[in-house]
Amino acid sequence: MAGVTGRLVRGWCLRAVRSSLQVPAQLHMSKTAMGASQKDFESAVNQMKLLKKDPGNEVKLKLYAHYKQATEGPCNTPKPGVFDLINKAKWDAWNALGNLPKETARQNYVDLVSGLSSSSDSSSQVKPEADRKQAGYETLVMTSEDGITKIMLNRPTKMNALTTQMYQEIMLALEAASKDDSTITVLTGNGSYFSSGNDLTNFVISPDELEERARRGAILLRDFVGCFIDFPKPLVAVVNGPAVGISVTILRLFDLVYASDRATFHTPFSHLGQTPEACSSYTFPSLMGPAKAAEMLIFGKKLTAAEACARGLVTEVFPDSTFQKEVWTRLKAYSKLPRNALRISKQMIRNHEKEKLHAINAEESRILQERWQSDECMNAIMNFLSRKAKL
Ligand SMILES: CCCCCC/C=C/C(=O)SCCNC(=O)CCNC(=O)[C@H](O)C(C)(C)COP(=O)(O)OP(=O)(O)OC[C@H]1O[C@@H](n2cnc3c(N)ncnc32)[C@H](O)[C@@H]1OP(=O)(O)O
Repeated sequence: MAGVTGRLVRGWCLRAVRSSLQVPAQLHMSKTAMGASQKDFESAVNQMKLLKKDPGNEVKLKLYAHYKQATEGPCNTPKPGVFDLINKAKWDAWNALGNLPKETARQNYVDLVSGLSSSSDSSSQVKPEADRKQAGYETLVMTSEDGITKIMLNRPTKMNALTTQMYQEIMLALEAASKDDSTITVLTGNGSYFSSGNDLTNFVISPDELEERARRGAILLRDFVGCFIDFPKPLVAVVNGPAVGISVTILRLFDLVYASDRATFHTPFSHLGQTPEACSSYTFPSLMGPAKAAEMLIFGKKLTAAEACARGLVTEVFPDSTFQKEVWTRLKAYSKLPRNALRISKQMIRNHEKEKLHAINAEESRILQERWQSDECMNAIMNFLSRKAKL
């Protein structure tokens, strides 16, 4: 019963996420091969000129940022001064797109405009050429080719720290990947980090919001981890660099973990006044024994890739210089194996402990909900934000 309720809650949550992102569900897969053409883009730019209803500042900033990224590439102009509020907001929005490829930005722009025109009441507006358009993600790059769907975390300037939006987009991307025709799904990071874990600015809130935000955070965490527990196809982590916090603990829910020898694995929960998540309070002791798990989860010992491999958290370590080439060659070969056999074998391995993992996930999320409201946690976050503390 608990499992069924959990699944219902997760299903509801995905619908809520979709509506909050204002993008139709069927459009959430962005395949590079099917991206918007230059003509689609120009038609979207023209369509914006016809829009009757002001879409509001937030949307206008997104449109501006994606337009600039699509036409000029990554932001490399000087940051405006703090008092130049409008230009600073525009610069921040553009800069936040990091190295998002021009094609993805173009696609995102087309999708945003299309979402605006379909929600507006103007029937006279020109329909975009591509009803086949794929919705974009703002914090991820999602591609699909050679039987492999790749979800790439894309906030390289912030070490791929996970914002609330990013957790939501990852859930949507996993949902899309679970239904597409690929054989294998891969999660990786853009830039030097795999991910620096939870974005600590998620905690920048006023004291009177704390209780409600902690409650919502716990639901988001439970649903996020639940998507990994239930993911039906082989799931591979390509750990391109250091991993911190939840980007380490979640790895035990993957089927293969390939790491560059530059990667490190760090779970500084106690330092942050927090406690383990992603089922690691159960999976880590069962994987490496309670003493080694305690060293990581209680005392925050940072492991090298070789150490993480020796403890069973990582499948194989590759030299950084050949990492991408070796890993993708391997994955392309695996992706040619019979799809259904892979899927069924995965489920046979994972199904034994699924219900248990959901129960542990719910309990860990409940405990974290309390922790996030503690002075220990708040002080640790304040220290990071005021740069008194770094890992
Ligand atoms: C729904 C909620 C679910 C929550 C689940 C619970 C999850 C728990 C965790 O994941 S705990 C782990 C949290 N992560 C951290 O504590 C890492 C904090 N970051 C650091 O210590 C350092 O940034 C670093 C060691 C990762 C990298 O150091 P360095 O190489 O010196 O780079 P910078 O510090 O200059 O980083 C560049 C830029 O990125 C910002 N940034 C990096 N990581 C985070 C982060 N986790 N949260 C917020 N911001 C981050 C950093 O502030 C810099 O930004 P700036 O250029 O100053 O604007």
